[in-house]
Amino acid sequence: MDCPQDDLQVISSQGEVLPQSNEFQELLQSLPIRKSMMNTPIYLYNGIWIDESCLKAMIAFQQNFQAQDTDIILVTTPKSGTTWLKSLVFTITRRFQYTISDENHPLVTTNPHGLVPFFEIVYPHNHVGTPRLFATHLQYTLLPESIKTCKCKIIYLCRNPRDTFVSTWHFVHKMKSKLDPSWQFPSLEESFDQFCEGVSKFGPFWEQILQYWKLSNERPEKVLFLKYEELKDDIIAQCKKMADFMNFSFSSEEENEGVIKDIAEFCSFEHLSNLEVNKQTEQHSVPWVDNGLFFRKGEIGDWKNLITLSMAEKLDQLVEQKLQGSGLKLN
Ligand SMILES: Nc1ncnc2c1ncn2[C@@H]1O[C@H](COP(=O)(O)OS(=O)(=O)O)[C@@H](OP(=O)(O)O)[C@H]1O
Repeated sequence: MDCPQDDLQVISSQGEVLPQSNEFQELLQSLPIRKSMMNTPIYLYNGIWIDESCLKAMIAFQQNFQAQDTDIILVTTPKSGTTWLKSLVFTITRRFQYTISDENHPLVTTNPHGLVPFFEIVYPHNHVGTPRLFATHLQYTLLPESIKTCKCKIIYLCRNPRDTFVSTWHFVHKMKSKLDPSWQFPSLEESFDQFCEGVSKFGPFWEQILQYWKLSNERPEKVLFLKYEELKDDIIAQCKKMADFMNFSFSSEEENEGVIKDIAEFCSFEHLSNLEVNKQTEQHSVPWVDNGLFFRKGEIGDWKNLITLSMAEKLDQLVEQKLQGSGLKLN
């Protein structure tokens, strides 16, 4: 997820707009700095690479957010299926409130990002409905204590890093043509090398994946670990798994009536990407990002159309080395 630089306001828990304090400026100046894939500055703060506006919102979130036992937090690396996960979790948990045949279902009129807000984009958010649903790209170590200590649940979704990198590249380059076609961007090779160094927004990606993977093994009631490829492979089984984990299990009547299949189809790439609201080039559920930019191909293996085999092998070797001993495989 890319964050705009200028038009965000961070709002305190009392609803005041937080000023651009000297303290914050001093903090920024003290941090290691690199350029993002978009050629904008990103800073290394407590182990993650993050841009200025997300850092501001993240600090406000860390200082003020109070989790509730019933909250559900969705965590992803950028471009690993966040939009899909948001739509699935929203539809499953709200299914007694909104039937998917309803032409006014919120997902028909609103992009999934407008229904499940990111903590680190604008904080705080107006939140409607229960259970409260939030999303973040942050590592577990950076979440506020209340999320860790209360009974709220975390659903984590990751994706093969080859496709994640390629999806990010396309996203950034579509943003570029929208913002300023003359903007100078790093080359594909430079961006790829940085990604492999861990210098990408909210990266290093492997740190985040490993933290949630370990936690999902230690505390399976707290963290459910999912893979984009497994969702693609058997969406019905994965929806059931999610529903059970969130204590929103499907009844046998629902199963027999095909409710899970209907939800899976409702949230499929084909359905969501064809809704008018998600084709929008002027409507933004995340500041600056056209709703349409969250949908591109939604396929496994599109990396083949951008990076070379030797780049893919380099990334595979890196991932294997980083995940060694964890028992996790990303394929
Ligand atoms: N419903 C559904 N099903 C399957 N795949 C989907 C769906 N919605 C979005 N996508 C694809 O997910 C990619 C975008 O990732 P994110 O949603 O994580 O982006 S973001 O981090 O929220 O900006 C991006 O992947 P690529 O197509 O490979 O670029 C989207 O096309």
